[in-house]
Amino acid sequence: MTTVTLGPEGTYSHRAAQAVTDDEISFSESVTAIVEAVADGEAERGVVPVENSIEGSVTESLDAFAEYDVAVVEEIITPIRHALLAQDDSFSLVASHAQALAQCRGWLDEHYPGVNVEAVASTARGVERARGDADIAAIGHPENATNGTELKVLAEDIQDRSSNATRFVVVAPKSERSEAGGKSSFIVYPDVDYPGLLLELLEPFADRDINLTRVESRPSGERLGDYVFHIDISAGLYEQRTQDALADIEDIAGKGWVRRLGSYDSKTVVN
Ligand SMILES: O=C(O)C(=O)Cc1ccccc1
Repeated sequence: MTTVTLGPEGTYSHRAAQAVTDDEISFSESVTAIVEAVADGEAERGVVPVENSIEGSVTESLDAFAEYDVAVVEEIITPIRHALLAQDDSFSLVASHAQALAQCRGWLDEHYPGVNVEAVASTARGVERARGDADIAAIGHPENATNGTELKVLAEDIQDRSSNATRFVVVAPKSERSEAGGKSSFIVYPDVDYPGLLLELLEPFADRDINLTRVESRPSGERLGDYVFHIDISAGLYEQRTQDALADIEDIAGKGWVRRLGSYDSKTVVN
């Protein structure tokens, strides 16, 4: 089974993927490309970050789930502890994934005020840049400095909150969508807009005592003010109350659509 995730080797996504498979892992340059590869049958699994406790949504993942029809089959929650990696202290630029830069913004401001930052495709891509250039530091997992590289760990635990954690999901072809599991995800795109619409979309869950673990609005991309809602609940699709709530939501969505990404279990991994 081929699993594709954000590369190159050494990203947090790679580490999350290693926690769920012993099989081959291949790398892609973007979350969108990973989800597309799974939707097109080019990979059997994809591992992508979806949410961080400091920075919030990885919007590229949510938008890819709205665009490509895939299933979510597992959730991985992992603490994220960033390190500053460089050849020495003489760097003038910090290169990392935008989320990592954002998660360490306060620490960078305090220790390297005014330093230039550059967002690159992944933390491991930043590590590559730092390996080849003493002017560049990277932010990433400290083990990126141990595998026979010239990089040093200049500082550890530089994330602005010690509780920093990221939620990743494993995506699979839609034919593998499961109804079993303690959590479920949906996307709702109503074709209507009126006062109280969002309230109405959430009431079917409240009425059945189903806890929402996340509600996120993303622009549909069609026109200003037009939204797609991403909803996660702590209940399985196999449960009658979930089916009933979704039937109500389908009525409210009218000619729009409701996509069930599936039910899954969550595991916490420390790596
Ligand atoms: O760039 C990476 O290593 C990723 O996997 C994305 C990411 C960045 C920061 C925190 C968690 C995931």
